Amino acid sequence: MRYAQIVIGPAGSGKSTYCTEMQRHAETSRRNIHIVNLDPAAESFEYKPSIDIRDLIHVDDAMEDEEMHFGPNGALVFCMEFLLENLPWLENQLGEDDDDYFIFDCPGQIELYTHLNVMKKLLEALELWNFRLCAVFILDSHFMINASSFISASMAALSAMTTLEVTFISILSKIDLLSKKSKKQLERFLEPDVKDICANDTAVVNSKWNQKHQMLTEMIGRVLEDYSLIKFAPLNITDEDNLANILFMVDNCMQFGEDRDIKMAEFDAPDEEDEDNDDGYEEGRG
Ligand SMILES: Nc1nc2c(ncn2[C@@H]2O[C@H](COP(=O)(O)OP(=O)(O)OP(=O)(O)O)[C@@H](O)[C@H]2O)c(=O)[nH]1
Repeated sequence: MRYAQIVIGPAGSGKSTYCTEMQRHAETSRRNIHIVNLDPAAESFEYKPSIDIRDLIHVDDAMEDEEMHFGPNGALVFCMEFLLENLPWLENQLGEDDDDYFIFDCPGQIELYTHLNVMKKLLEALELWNFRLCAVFILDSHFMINASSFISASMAALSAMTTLEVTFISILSKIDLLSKKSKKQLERFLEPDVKDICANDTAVVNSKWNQKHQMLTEMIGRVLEDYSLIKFAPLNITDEDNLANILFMVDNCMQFGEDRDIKMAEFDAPDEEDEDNDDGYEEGRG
């Protein structure tokens, strides 16, 4: 098997920073993680990508096409569709080494994850190429300021989760930038009593929307809670333990390393009894 984190989320939420920090953190424990830049409009990032979509197509190529008249968003979707039409290019770039671990840094256009099927098709191709996947949905914690924004963020994450249909983890970024007061406020959304928030939180209950659709808000809360659909993990990039926990969580979701253990067991030295028996190893496997 091979493994890939698919890092998605709105523009500016901290996707590239997450990739950089994860790669750096992994290096400290002598793990090699390759990064794939999948953003054809990326201007700069701190990591050195092993694979870069801009070697195939750049968003400017699409925007400068005189026949197509694309704006920035249309051009970006065109580039992603172009990638789908050129999957052998990506397959070739990814190679075929067992146990390789990639992080895909994806574009910030949220429609790619909520209702277009480009990313879904890309993930299907990766699965065909023997990848185990985990989508890592990154949201800026500064937008999680009250119960209403918590419900919106949960719905956005839920939408991406149901569209992509792969194992899914939601992360709140930029925790290091929050004030003490904001950190305290955020706590209730990390282990949320969603039903209670939807039914009783003043920001929700007093909103104009809620005055008309209170039942709907309560039902959304019930669905989110009863099915444990969305839980946000905080990410503080200045805290190595926090980075380690997140990597551990994502690895667990993909069952990273499971195959490696099995392989090592296969090559264990035969015990003395087996050494006397020429066929012992084959029998053991059979
Ligand atoms: N202090 C701090 N800054 C962060 C963190 N994450 C992102 N930033 C900053 O926020 C800005 C945007 O971060 P990026 O990592 O480029 O965000 P992105 O999601 O890749 O953005 P797009 O590629 O435009 O979608 C940059 O200036 C980062 O340095 C974080 O956890 N802590």
